Amino acid sequence: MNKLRKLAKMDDELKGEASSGVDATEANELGSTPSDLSTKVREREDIGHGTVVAAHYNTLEEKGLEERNKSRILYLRNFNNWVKSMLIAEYLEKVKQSKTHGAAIKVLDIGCGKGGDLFKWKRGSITHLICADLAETSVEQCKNRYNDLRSRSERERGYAPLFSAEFIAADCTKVRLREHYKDPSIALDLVSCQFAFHYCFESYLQAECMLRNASECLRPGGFFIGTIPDANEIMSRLQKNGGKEFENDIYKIEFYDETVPPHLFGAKYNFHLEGVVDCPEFLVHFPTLVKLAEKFDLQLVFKERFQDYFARQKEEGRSLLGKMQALETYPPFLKVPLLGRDPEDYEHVQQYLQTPAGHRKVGTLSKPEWEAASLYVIFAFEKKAKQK
Ligand SMILES: C[S@@+](CC[C@H](N)C(=O)[O-])C[C@H]1O[C@@H](n2cnc3c(N)ncnc32)[C@H](O)[C@@H]1O
Repeated sequence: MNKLRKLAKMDDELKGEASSGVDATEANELGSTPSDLSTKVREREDIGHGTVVAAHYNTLEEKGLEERNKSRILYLRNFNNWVKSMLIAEYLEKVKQSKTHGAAIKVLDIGCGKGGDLFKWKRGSITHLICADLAETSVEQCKNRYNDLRSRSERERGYAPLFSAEFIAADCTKVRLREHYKDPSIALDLVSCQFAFHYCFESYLQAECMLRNASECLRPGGFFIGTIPDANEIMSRLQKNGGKEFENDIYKIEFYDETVPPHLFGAKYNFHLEGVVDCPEFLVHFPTLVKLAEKFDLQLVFKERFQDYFARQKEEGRSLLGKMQALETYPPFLKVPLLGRDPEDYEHVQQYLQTPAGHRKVGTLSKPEWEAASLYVIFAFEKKAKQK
């Protein structure tokens, strides 16, 4: 029986056991848990890697601009930020087109971190933002950043009020966010989960809770957008490299368990990205995500790898690429050192420059950075009206 049918069947079978309280660990071994498993299980915060992940993000230092500019992955970070900016702008535009001019736009940012996307929400002229993250310190920093942004906005000429905001420190894979909203009847237009959704694939139960959070208050016609590591690409690189780990100068992915094919949930690996991330993550089996999302009336409308998104959007996003310094200039301007360490890091650009179409200078990423960027995919789901 194919894996997804098996999953759906298990789901049905397990529903019957829900009231008897299936243990989350047990259920995860089965690869599935019931949709309405008792909240008792959800409240068992000690289960899983949330504490490890929270501790990691809580202790990440806020680096100053100077420090960040020296980072080996400066352009990769800026590039990822550009992808997010384009994606957010694109879906906010779709939202606006479906509403009357000037109507309120309400957004939920799941895994908001320190508020790296606050400015994007400001630029998109949204009305209200709910920020939720597991790491309390990050939520605090996000709140401070929001307050700074608000004070600055108030000092701006032609001042337009900044969106209102609320902040929730919670494990979005275990806690029903709606119960913590100021207005639990809120109708959201957009839910965004950037570089954070994959943490929920620790177990079926957590994935389900996350999707419920994403969908529950989203109005029909609203969108759920996100960026996650591409499980296919990870598995392909892993297999080419012997099945346990693979790495380059800036990242390393190391699996704990070499089971092939990996489990649908709990397929854990450690992701290390120079100076930014070093903690356990989980493969997102995309067909399972699509199937599970359907349960919450979310229908896949778009999925694309970062490099394809870039190829498609680079003309439209050209000026933003420049403003955000999302690409490194090659060959570099006089006295500007390259971030890559070896000449091989730029072999691909040198080849391009030698082609008839090649320019004298181009914007690029070093090979290790491209290899990291091309590990990710973008997705967008649309909320459908409930079938009667
Ligand atoms: C790589 S950071 C991304 C932050 C932000 N979205 C961005 O793009 O800048 C991942 C974030 O996911 C959060 N996270 C991880 N697991 C989570 C969970 N179970 N519930 C809520 N947030 C979680 C982390 O605390 C961290 O802030």
